Parts: sequence; structure tokens; C-alpha cells
Amino acid sequence: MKIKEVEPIVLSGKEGGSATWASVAILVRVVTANGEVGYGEAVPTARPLQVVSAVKQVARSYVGREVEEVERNSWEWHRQDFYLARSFESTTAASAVDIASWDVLGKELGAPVHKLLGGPFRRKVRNYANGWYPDCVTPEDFASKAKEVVRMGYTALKFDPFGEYYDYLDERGLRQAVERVRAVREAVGDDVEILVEHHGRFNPNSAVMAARALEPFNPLFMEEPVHPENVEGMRKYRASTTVRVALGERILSLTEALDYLSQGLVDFLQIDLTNVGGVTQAVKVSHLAEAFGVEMAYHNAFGPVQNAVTLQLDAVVPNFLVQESFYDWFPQWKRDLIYDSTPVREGHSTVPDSPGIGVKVNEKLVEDLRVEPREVEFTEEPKWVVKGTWRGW
Ligand SMILES: O=C(O)[C@H](O)[C@@H](O)[C@H](O)[C@H](O)CO
Ligand SMILES: [Mg+2]
Repeated sequence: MKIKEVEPIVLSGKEGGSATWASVAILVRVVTANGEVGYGEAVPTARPLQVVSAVKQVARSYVGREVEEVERNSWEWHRQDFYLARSFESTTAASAVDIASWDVLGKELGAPVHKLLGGPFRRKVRNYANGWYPDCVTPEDFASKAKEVVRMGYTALKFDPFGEYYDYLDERGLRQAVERVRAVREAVGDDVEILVEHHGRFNPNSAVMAARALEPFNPLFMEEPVHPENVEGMRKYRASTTVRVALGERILSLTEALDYLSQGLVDFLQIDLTNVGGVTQAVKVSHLAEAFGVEMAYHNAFGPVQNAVTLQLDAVVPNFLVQESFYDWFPQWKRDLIYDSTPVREGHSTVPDSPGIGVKVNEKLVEDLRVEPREVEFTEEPKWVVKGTWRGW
């Protein structure tokens, strides 16, 4: 069926999210000529205005094409755009339209996306908690919140112990990180997995020092230890450490993923369906990773549509490890945005089985929460950190 309309929709609720950018969501609605509707989601970051206008541009390429031809449509945008694999705005816009197309496709065929991709390898998906530590500053803060997370049933949790440090980690910064990680390890015991988020903010020397200091606490992985564009730095980190590495939330294409995989720079790949090219490209990257013996831990930090479609991929990929989840720390409006909720129970989600991405969007709430996109204000605390943690003690 032909695509009639592609519409970007920016949403915001009064209640903020665990990070500044989590208080906004960008949905993309695809409508076909016979009135079938599908939803995708794009990444807001600090550029909602630019992403919205990128969606409008991508729409020019998709409208009038057959919604089922996801591969061809994605190829066509690549051909038109010229800068696709180097533009975050372009890839996130194209990703959202691709996800919405898969949603329509599933609805047309009466099947959830995971059935179209090879069928369920698993029906329950293990999650790790993120977003659970707003306002945690001291080791005691982290320890008591971490205990709550484990009480909720999670067996893995991620956090950033580096406070306000950026680029360079001095002795004090290193000591503070060690004390926070030690406090969490002691609070959760040896059986819970600890994932150390660096948010890609260190130079290689500092990241290597952090790896040496934190390795005794047996982290499952170190996430984005160096600035993401610093591939040489990542090589140095690999040569100087024995910790396991996760990265990938800023990878924009299959070939970029191949670079990291073929150089042996990553153990767990964290591509994000909403910026790597949607379902169509994420499937390819996941199979490529399988061939390299790398497991998938998809990045999933934005909203309920991203969460639903990511669960669809978790269901089918043999080399899946664990799913990031903010679900329990979403602002309530994000959970309410979909009718069929995807709750986390005992640290696991059940893969939604309804056609398409498996959930239905509450269109009335979409209209209530719709806002005009705006530029994002800059504050001392960057918008990508969990709120209230950009401090030392
Ligand atoms: O791995 C992640 O989830 C990402 O690095 C980010 O998206 C941040 O953690 C998030 O912004 C914090 O709220
Ligand atoms: Mg991250």
C-alpha cells in the first residue's frame, strides 16, 4: 500500500524525565492510502528542531512509495541524501520512518514484527535498569537506590559514577568513582551485574586509569569509555585494559558498525534502532555482530515506541544479551502513550505479540501532549546525564 503521509510529532509532558532530553519524545506517524497507521520514534537530544525538519525531508522521499518495500525505500533515501551515514539527523529521521513502516507492515499481515524477522527465539527479555539514580551523588545515595532496584527484581543495573568529570579524570575523580562503584557492588552483592557508563567522555589515558581502578568490582562492561569519535583512543584502551567494552549508541550505519567489529574494539554492541536505520538496518548489524561473536544490548533510552520495537528485535536475535530499560523511570506520560504496556516484572519484559511493533499508541494523549519543537537551553548539567548527578561530593 502506498504511503500517503509522514508526520513528525513532538511531545512533552509537565513531568520531566530522568535526563533533560527524556522530557521530550519525537514520534513519527506514517499513514497509508488505505488509512493504516504506523508509529516510529526518533532521537531528540539537543536537536528536536533539526530532527523534525529532517523527518519532513525524508517524508518527501517516502510519500508515494509502497510501505512494504522497506529495504528499497531505505536504499532510496540513502541514494538521495548523499550524507546519510554521516548525519545523525538524517539517520534518526529515516530510522523513525522505517520503524513506522514495519509497524504498518505487521498490521497489514496481522503479525508482530518479530514473527516477520524469523520468529521468537525468546519470549521473555532480560532488562538492565537505567535512569534509577537521579540525585545520587554520594556512595550511600547510590547504594540505597541500587538496593531498591534489586528489590524490584532487576539482576543488572547501569550507572555513571564519574560525576562532573569530562575529558580528564584526576585522582579525586578516580577515587570518587571507585567509592561509588564499590558502594553499589557491596549493596547488590556478587550476583547482580554492574554496568559502568562513561557516556563517551574521557581521553584514553583517563579511561584506562578508570578501567584499572574499577576492574576489581567485576563490571559486566565499560560503556563508551572514550570519546566516540576517538577510534585511535579506543585502540589504545583495548591494548591497555582487560575489561569488556560496550558501545554503539552513536553508530549510524552498518559499515560504521563493521569498523568497530572488524577491529575488535567492542564486546557488546549497543546500536540504537532509532538512529542506526530502524529495523531494516539493525537486523543486518545484529547478524554481522553474531558472526564476530559479539552480543547485542540495544540502546533504548527514549520512549515507549522505541522500547516496543526494540523488544521485537530482542525476541529474534540469537546473540542477544540484555536489554537497557528506562521503563520504570519513564515519566508517567510516556508509559501512558501506549495502550498495551510493556511492564518489567522480575527484571524481564514479555515480548508484545500484537501486530506491528506490538503496541498501540494512544492518539488522544498524543494530541494532548503535542508541542511545537524548540531549541534546547544549555545548562551546567549536560542534558545526557541522569539529573542531579553532575556533582562531586
Ligand atoms: O546508554 C544510555 O542510555 C545513554 O548513554 C544515554 O542515553 C544516557 O544514559 C541517558 O541520557 C541518561 O538519561
Ligand atoms: Mg550510554
